[in-house]
Amino acid sequence: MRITAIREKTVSIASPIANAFIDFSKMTCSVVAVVTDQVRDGRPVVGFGFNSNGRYGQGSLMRERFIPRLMEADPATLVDEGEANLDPFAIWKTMMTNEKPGGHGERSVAVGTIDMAVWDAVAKIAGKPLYRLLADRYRDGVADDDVWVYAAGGYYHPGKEIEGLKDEMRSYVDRGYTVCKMKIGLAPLADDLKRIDAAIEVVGDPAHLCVDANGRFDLTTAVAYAKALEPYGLYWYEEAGDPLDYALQAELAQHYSGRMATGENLFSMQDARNLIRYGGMRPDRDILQFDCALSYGLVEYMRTLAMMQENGWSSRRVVPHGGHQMSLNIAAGLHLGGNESYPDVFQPFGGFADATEIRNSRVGLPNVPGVGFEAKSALYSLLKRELLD
Ligand SMILES: O=C([O-])CC(=O)C(=O)O
Ligand SMILES: [Mg+2]
Repeated sequence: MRITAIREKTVSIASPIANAFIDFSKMTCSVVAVVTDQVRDGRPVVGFGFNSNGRYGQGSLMRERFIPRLMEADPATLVDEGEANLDPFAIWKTMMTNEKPGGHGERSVAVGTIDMAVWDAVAKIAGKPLYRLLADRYRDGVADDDVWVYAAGGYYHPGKEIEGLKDEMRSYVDRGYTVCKMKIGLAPLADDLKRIDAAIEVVGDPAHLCVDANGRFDLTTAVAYAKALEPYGLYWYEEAGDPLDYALQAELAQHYSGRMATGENLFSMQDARNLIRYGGMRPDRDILQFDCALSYGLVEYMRTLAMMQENGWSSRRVVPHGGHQMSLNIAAGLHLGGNESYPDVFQPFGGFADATEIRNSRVGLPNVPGVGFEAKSALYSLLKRELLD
């Protein structure tokens, strides 16, 4: 058994939306295909991966380092003889040969994207949905039947006023989401409060609304928002300050008794551990948003989950960033607390299988081998067009 080729392309996911820190007018992402010599249904098994929005395509790192390391390795060293399958852990170790610790930069995105494609291939070779494979291997066969999801959007958009925000939130509620998320921090606090009031009118309850500052605030601003937000009783207050400023996050906890969420821009188990150690996050209420597609993939994610457990954190407190099917599989298979969903933005990468129904903010997973990309037609045609044809 061997990997016969690894292909990558950078594709555009540009759109006119903005959060408090960046706009997405030039946003790209990498798509990857790991082609194997295994044949299922008369065709070679191909695993697919892509990186989540917010970090650009990683082609050069893949071409220069990670793909050559895998293609130059003895194929026998990348296989799990016991499982008769590719071994994602050995593949990960080979990719990370001669990489120093720390300073994770964006190599974690390049590795995470290839890792997604490897797991897709592994589950396809095993003939199971990935969440089922994960539950069978790591959770005594017990998977969650469905996963809690919330609708993320509420971006700033040129010409989009309060009515536009309300229409967007209404469309999420109409589609079966109870909890929705909107951006804050690009407008002044007083204006953001008007936007928040408007969104609450539509979602019906402040406890159904999350707000996300995308790491924009200094401590003074983060605390000013905390004081203004606390009386609402929102669902959560996300990424107030710089993702690596653990002291800011810890200080914020002194001023905000509601739920805080952060972690989407922490790209390794070690960074996640620093958040747990020094960030003042509270295991009885706060939410961790690590995203495997940005942080060295599922192999590293399992280390992060183990680290959380050692530190008294339940895996149910993790709701990954990224709105992709990979994290949905991890959520169902490894018992996370839920997953982000992008019903409209970042298409065709955001959202789940075509036939997925959202009921009471919960979704099931398709019964197809792998991550389920083939059950999401717009995404699958893009992957085929860019990587196979
Ligand atoms: O706007 C972004 O960069 C995405 C984001 O923070 C989220 O989905 O939570
Ligand atoms: Mg966020």
